[in-house]
Amino acid sequence: MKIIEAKVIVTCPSRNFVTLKIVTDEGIYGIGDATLNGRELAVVSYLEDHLIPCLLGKDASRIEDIWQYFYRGAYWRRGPVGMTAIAAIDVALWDIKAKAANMPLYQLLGGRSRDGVMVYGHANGNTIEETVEEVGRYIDMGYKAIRAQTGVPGLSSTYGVSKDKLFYEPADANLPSENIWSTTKYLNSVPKLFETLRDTYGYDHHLLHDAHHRCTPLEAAQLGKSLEPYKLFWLEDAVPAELQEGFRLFRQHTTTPIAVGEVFSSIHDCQQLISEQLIDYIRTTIVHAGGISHLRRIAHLAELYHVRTGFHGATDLSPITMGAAVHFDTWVPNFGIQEYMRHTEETDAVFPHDYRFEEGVMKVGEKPGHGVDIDESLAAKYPYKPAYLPVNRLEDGTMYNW
Ligand SMILES: O=C(O)C(=O)C[C@H](O)[C@H](O)CO
Ligand SMILES: [Mg+2]
Repeated sequence: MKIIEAKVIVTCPSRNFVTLKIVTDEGIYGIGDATLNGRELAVVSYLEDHLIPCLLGKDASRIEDIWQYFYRGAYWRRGPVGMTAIAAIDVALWDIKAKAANMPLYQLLGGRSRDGVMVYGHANGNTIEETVEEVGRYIDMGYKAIRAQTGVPGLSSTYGVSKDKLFYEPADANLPSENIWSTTKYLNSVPKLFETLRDTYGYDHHLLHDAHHRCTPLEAAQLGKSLEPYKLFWLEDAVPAELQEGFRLFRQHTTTPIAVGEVFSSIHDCQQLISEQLIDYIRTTIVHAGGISHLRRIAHLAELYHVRTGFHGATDLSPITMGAAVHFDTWVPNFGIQEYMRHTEETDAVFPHDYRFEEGVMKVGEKPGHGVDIDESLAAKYPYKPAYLPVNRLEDGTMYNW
C-alpha cells in the first residue's frame, strides 16, 4: 500500500489545529494531529519541508520502519517539534492500518480492557466559592473526576482560570500576554479550596489539581503534604521535570499521588521518573511524544513500575488526538484516567468523530480506524490566526515558568 499524497491542513475553528492527511494508492487515507500550541507553523514546516518529501512512495503498512526512519534518520533526536511531526505520521498510518483491517484501532492494539475510560473535566473560578459551584456543575454533568483550579488572592490572573467555563483557551493573544506569579500566595490559597470542596461534596468524587510547573521540589513537598487530608487523585506538574532526580525530594515527603509529563516528547524524559517510582501517573500524549508507536513503549515501561497513564487532553490537542487516545486508553492495561477538555461546536464540526461522553466515562466508537475525520471544506473557512501562550514573571519582574 503505497503513500501517494501527504498534505498538511491548518485550520482555526475557535483555535489553531494542524492536521496531516496521508493518502494511499488503495484509496484509504489516514489523519494525524500535528498541533503544537503556540509553535504550530514550526511543525507545518518540519512536515512539509523535511518529512513529506521522504514519505511519498513509502509502504504505508510499515509503521515501525517509517517511525525509525524519521527518528533515527534525522540524526537530531527528540524535541517537541520533531516528535509532534513524527506523531502525526504515526497516527495517520495507524488510522490507515486499522481501516485496511476494517477494525477500530483499539482492536488492533490488543482489544478492549474496559468498557469506558474515566475522564476528568476542568472546574475553575476566580474565587473559592465560584470554583466550588463549578465543581457542582461537573458533578451534575456526571463527571466522576474533576480538576479544580481557582484564582489566587493578590494575583490578577492565574493558570487554569478561564473566562468561558467549559472551554479553556490559554493561547489568547497574537503576542504573549504577561502574567504575574507568587508561589507564596498560591501555596497559602490552594489547601483552602480543597478543604471547602471536601466539606461541600464529601469524598465520593476524584479531585485533581495542576500546579503547572511552578514549585521547587521543596515547595511541591509542602503543597503535597498540605493537600493530604483531601485525598487528591493527583497533583500535576508541581515541579518542572528537566531534572528528573529533583522529584526524589518531593516524593519522599508526601503521599499525595504525583502526575507529570504533558510537555515530554520521549521516553527518555521520564525513564528515571518511572523506573525510580517517583511518579504515579504519566501524562505524555500521543501527539507530542511520537505517536501511538512511541507512547506504547512509555506505557509498557510504566506498567513495570506501577505507574498508570493519565494523558493530557486539553483543547489544544485536536479531536484526532482525543479519538486516538480513547482507543489507546480502552486497550492499555495500566490505564489511570484521561483528561477531557471539551472542544467548541465549531471544532467538533470540522473534526467529526465517534467517541462519546457518557456518565463520566468516554466510550470508544466502532468505526474502522481511530474514528475521527476532517471536513476539509469546512476547515478551509477558518484560516490560521497567530496565538501565543502567556508568559509569567515573578512580582519583582523575574521571568518564571508559565
Ligand atoms: O490541560 C492541562 O493540564 C494543561 O496544563 C494545559 C496546558 O496549559 C496547555 O495544553 C498548553 O498548551
Ligand atoms: Mg497540565
